[in-house]
Amino acid sequence: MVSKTLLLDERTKSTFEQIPIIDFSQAANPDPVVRRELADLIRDACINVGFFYISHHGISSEVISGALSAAKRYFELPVSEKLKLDIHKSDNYKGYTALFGENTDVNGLGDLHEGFDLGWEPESTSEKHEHAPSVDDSEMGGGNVWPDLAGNSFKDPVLAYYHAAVRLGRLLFPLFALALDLPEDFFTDKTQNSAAIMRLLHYPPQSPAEVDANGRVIGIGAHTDYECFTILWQDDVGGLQVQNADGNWIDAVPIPGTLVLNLGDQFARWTNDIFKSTMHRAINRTGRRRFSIPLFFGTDYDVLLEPLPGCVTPGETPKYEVVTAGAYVKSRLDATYAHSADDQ
Ligand SMILES: O=C(O)CCC(=O)C(=O)O
Ligand SMILES: [Fe+2]
Repeated sequence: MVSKTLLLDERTKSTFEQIPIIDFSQAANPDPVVRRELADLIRDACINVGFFYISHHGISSEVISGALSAAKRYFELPVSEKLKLDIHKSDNYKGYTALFGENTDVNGLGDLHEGFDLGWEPESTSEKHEHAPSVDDSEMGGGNVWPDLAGNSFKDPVLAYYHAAVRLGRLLFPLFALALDLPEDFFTDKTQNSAAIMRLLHYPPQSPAEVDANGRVIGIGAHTDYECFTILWQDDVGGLQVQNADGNWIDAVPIPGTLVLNLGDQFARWTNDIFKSTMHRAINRTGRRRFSIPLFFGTDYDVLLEPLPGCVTPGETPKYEVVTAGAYVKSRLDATYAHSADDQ
């Protein structure tokens, strides 16, 4: 076991030029030594980069392509149809976000993507899941909304991917705990109804006319994510960029068969920034439509985001005020959608 002070000693300025690839084929290996080795790789990536690719993630290509084609069919609907599920009509941020409906970078003028947001619900056909995250009892509670596309031809494949990604996410919390030199079950009681919000995203190709002189309209403006970590599937188009501490944008090029994992602000808060919640953005200048599917994992919304003991030097003032996970996520979502709230 690595000592707590080592974590503090490892605090780095993240001047990475590359995003590591971590093989997850052994993520559920019963041998603790094998899990420890994987956790060490994760720890390194979290301290130095805040992003890594996951290879051998275990989600089948059929499940991924099912969700992708459902997303494509949905985004082809007329805008008036999609706006029936306008996210602004929802009090828990579920449903459709139109082009420019979000403004993730406060200095931006609106993001050049459209999206569809959903949270936990059981698969329609489903076997019973031993763990059923739900946000129903939180201020962001309430169920999903679904478009009227032939039968469940949208909902079923989308939920199939959602559940596969949630299963992967649940394997990750114990590995992150190990990476932080905590007991593997450290997050278990904090993730009983954990937030798992998924988005289907469509980035139309960006024409020069859509970029104002200061680049204030891009696919998704520079931002950090709000939860503990995000699992992102991206297609082969490219456009995701990650900022290092020198301010350089590093391309997170699509690597077939991988998912991208990035940390969000909840982990930065738990660790007083030893784990990095790294700024990123997406710009689609390829001339092709780009699709991606992020899934944001957080703790239960009533959990206080307090710095972990090993992450603050005695006498050091923690960087962040202690808030609940739910209050933090809601404040960030309110800010993101505020600029379009009056348009509807
Ligand atoms: O589409 C992408 O590659 C990134 C999406 C993203 O950063 C987000 O939704 O928070
Ligand atoms: Fe993001």
